[in-house]
Amino acid sequence: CEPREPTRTGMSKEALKQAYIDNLFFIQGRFREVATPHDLYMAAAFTARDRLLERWVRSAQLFKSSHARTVCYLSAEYLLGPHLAKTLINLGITQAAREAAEELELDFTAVLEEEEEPGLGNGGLGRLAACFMDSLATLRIPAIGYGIRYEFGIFDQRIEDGWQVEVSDNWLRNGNPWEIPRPKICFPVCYGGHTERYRDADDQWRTRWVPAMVIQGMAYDTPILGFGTDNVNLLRLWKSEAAESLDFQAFNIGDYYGAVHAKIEAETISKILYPNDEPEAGKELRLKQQYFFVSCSIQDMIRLHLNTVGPIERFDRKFVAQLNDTHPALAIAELMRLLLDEHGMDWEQAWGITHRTFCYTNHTLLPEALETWPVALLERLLPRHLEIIYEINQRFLDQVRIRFFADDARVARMSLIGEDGERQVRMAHLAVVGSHQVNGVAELHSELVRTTILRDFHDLWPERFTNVTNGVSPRRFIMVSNPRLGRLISEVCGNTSWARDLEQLRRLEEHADDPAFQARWREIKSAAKRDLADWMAARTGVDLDPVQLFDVQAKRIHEYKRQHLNVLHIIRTYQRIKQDPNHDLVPRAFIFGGKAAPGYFAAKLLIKLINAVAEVINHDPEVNGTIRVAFMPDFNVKNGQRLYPAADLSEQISLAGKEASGTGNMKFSMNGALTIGTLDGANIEIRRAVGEENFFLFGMDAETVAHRQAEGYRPWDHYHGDPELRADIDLINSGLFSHGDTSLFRPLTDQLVNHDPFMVLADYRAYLEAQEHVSSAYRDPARWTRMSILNVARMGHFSSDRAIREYAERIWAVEPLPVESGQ
Ligand SMILES: CCc1ccc([C@H](C)CC(=O)N[C@@H]2O[C@H](CO)[C@@H](O)[C@H](O)[C@H]2O)cc1
Repeated sequence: CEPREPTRTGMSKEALKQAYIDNLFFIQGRFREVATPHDLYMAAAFTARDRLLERWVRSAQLFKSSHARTVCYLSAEYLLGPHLAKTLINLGITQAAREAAEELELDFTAVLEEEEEPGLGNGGLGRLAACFMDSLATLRIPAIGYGIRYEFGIFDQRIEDGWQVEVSDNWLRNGNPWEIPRPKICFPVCYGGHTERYRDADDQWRTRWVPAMVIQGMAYDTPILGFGTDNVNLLRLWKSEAAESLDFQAFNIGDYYGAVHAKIEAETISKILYPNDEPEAGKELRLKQQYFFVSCSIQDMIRLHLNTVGPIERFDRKFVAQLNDTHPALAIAELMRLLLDEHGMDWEQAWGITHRTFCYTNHTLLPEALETWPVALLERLLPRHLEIIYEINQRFLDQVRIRFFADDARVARMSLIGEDGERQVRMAHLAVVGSHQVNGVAELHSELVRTTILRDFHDLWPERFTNVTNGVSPRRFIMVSNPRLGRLISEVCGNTSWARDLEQLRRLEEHADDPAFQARWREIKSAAKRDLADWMAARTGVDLDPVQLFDVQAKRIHEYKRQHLNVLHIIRTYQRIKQDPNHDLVPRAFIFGGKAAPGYFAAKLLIKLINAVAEVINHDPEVNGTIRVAFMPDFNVKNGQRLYPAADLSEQISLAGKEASGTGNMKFSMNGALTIGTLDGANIEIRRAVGEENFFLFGMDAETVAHRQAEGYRPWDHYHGDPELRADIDLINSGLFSHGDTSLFRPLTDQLVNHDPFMVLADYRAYLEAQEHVSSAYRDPARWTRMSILNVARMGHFSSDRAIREYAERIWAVEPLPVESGQ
């Protein structure tokens, strides 16, 4: 007789049903009648998890036995998003699960909605790390993602009276079925104290670090399954805890606070994610966090190496480590410390291994985002690392002095230590000197990295600099977030292999002018717009009409991303309606989403301005619904998945030269939105791929921006020279959007008219003209739909699989290691 499918790992509808009932009973201790929505979700999560673990164990066995060269991705952020739907997609059992749920009379969508997303990141950098982990597993490349298991992730955003209100994100309150605690994988992490020199057994001078405080880091493992493969990689996140969780002596003498003081202090380190996507100077806890996960990760890599291949001298053959921006750059000094002080290596050998191990990715050009740490703080917190950084610097500057003879200015510019004002360690310089490859995240950005912030280093080591343009996971951002579109593409391609070979999207081109296909295409977009409109109505009370052009700008709120330029267009449109209510206008819904760093006042005022403008326009009878303005609260991965499929127009309007790449631009375009944008970041490459005629370009390019800024930019000339622009700014100052308070938005408008560092006024006119082109294109559904289909068809290049393939071939020199399919 047919061998009975194992319940715990069977992939059929029947096996899933049985496993679900078992898990509801044996894990949640519930039977159906009394189960809460959370119980129903947890039972589903554990059912999916079991199938993950089965593959994970087989992957781990193969990786261990084959001593596979492994990529370690070091990132302070991972914006993973909800696991369940994605895991079902990657297991290929979404349909079976949906049918099982039906037969169990479970509301499948409600179960998925129940999941709390792990918001362990701020924005682009954190989400990129998550997409890369998905692609590493899908491409069957052995990899470990190392990071921090923040107890509190990025805050939940509420909008109250138009203002952002931050609510702490206690995402672990109901437990996390997707992680496995590893109490036995624990490492000491030291801080403070001093160093001392001593002679070792072979009479060699050595240094030992005598720390003032030792805590420990404990591993929590989350399996990361690839799509259409049994390869499962590891995401290992560290939680900080006290070496001793209770000081009994203190307890005995009744000092109860003292008894738990060490515990509280230790746990604070991995307590919360810093909610800024631009650094805040000298935050000691931030430095402690960075060193904490770096030290645990490097110690773990050495343990894994010595447990499998060894010897330590071959460490860089086993591991290649990618530094996700400078946040983990201390890893360079930490590996040197362990190789010198604990493995008794000499400097040259240790440096060789370190340099061949690390690679560094830069994600931002904004000067204020290039991390530096006060020498005084490092001296106090990490005295041994400061010594090592000094030694690295000395040997490095010796090279510079020889290569660039008598060029002291260059030496000062390149030094790891900034001497102007308070002495600072320049983390980007440490990252470049300690890495054998350095890359930017889009062609323009990598070019600007080479010619501006790291120009001197490029002069010295041109061979070290390269580019890998970002990508996004088509599994999450098409199949999970837009299943209707996913199904249509599978129909055209005959199966789902396009999801791991995205160039297959090209096959949509031949249907671009087919009226029947166009009609289905438009229906898919309208359905997504209806879903979003329902959600927005429930959350914000704003009624969006799917007939309207959904014009969406969703990303962190930041002046260089120019949400205020978008607002000026909305106000211009409003003024035109007020001046001529019969003005023939394409109905639009202007939809915003994005969090502001809590300490970033201008960004928070921008959110208030958007909501204030919405309030007036949405309630103005003369507008009568032609246009609507709405702010989606709590823009995160889950809510992003509602927005990307529903957008007609994607706003990518940053000042050229400021947005390193952008990844939202790729997600919108992959879901059929057309882009209005500047020649910035990956917009340039998207426009090249989809065709200039299918992209609404406007504004200055990076060169013109640099030129205009060099010659002295005078924003007030635009204010005085353009009556419509002046009228729009004056309307903000009139108090119309602030119940007559003419001062509320002054900080924004004064900044625009007097400084305008991101040249909003300079690009205003060109932006308005481009928006006219958008409206006229939208009036012709056949033309618009054709452009939309061609946009999706030509987005294959922007899969994170392509980006990871480039890293693997050009930077990491690592090969795939397929895990045989268990089925
Ligand atoms: C220390 C605080 C902090 C936190 C995060 C960051 C990140 C580098 C900011 C970030 O997310 N950068 C974005 O990275 C994306 C992925 O490469 C790019 O697509 C975006 O253009 C870039 O802004 C800087 C400083």
